[in-house]
Amino acid sequence: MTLQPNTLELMARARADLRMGLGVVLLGTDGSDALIFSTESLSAERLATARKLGDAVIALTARRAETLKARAYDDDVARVTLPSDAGLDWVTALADPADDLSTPMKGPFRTLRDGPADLHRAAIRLCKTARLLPAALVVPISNGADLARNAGLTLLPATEAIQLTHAASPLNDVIHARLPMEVSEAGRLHVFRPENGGEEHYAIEVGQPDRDAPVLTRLHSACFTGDVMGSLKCDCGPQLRGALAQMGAEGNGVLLYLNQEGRGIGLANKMRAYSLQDQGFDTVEANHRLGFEDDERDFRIGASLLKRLGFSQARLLTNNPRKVAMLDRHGIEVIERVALKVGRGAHNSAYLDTKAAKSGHLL
Ligand SMILES: Nc1nc2c(ncn2[C@@H]2O[C@H](COP(=O)(O)OP(=O)(O)OP(=O)(O)O)[C@@H](O)[C@H]2O)c(=O)[nH]1
Ligand SMILES: [Zn+2]
Repeated sequence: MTLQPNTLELMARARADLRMGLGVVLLGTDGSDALIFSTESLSAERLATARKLGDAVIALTARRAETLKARAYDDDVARVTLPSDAGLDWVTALADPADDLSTPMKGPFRTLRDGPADLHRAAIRLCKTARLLPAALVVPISNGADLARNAGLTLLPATEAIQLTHAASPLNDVIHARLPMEVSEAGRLHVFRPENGGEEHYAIEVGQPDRDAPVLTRLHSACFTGDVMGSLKCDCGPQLRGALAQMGAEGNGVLLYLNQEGRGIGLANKMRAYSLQDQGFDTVEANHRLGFEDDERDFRIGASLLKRLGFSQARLLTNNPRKVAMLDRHGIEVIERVALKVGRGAHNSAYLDTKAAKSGHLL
């Protein structure tokens, strides 16, 4: 029936549910289903209720498990069993590294070795796409469809859902209008909305770039702290303004502003990473302790936006070779990499050095 939501639409609903602390039911392939919650929005009451339904485990990424010295038997995923006396504080501390140093959790942790981890992997993936910590309470249940119906919970077919979280979402050009800017009065801002209900992304055209020539392009990831607040911890603000200034000086260019705050982990998680950096960890270590990879962004979006705007070749303003490779792989020929080295200072030099040493950025 066309009025019924499809899996993509249900996933947008599931992300909102998880953020609100509601459970989501995942349908497995072999009759084994699961009730899942984000650990960070879970309440003590729901934890207690959920535990009565089955043998709950906490699904963590192998990155987080490594910090806890818990064994991950499923490559990228660890399934930690809950001791009988574990309450919400225990669950929270397992997932959130905020107090790792001041009050380290006492192991050893028991992790599951047998049985499939697909639903656990799907649960973590959903938490990530909801910009929550990558950790979920997973309770195996046998009749997920009934539970979802009775409790009014969102029901998702897990295999299809996980495939969809990895698929590139089509982007629709919702509106574009003139935007006179300091660097050029001939500006135009486009708002693109992904069909999967994810964050909108913006493209700012400076001047009237020729579609048949390589366009000066900046693929910029949102950084509220650097772009808006003038944070000295990174180089984003100066890079944003430097790229726009160069486009203004050359008379044209395209700035793609991708809403992938914190290299794709969201502002709350980035601030968690900053808090860990205050405890002495570098930008990459902080992401790993939280359970994330160093970079969770999807640069296919940049290629897709450029193609939608009618461009096939770019001169890319970046120090990140991954951006060049991803554009090339997804149909945009990068004719030239244009270095963008601005804004190095006392507060961000260690950060920039870490990106060069560990993430392949060019100094
Ligand atoms: N997780 C995390 N994200 C950060 C940190 N500092 C800055 N960011 C984010 O990192 C991203 C930086 O984006 P970009 O400047 O486009 O990318 P880049 O990989 O540095 O590459 P170029 O600037 O093009 O050379 C933004 O999304 C910031 O919010 C940090 O310490 N941790
Ligand atoms: Zn920044």
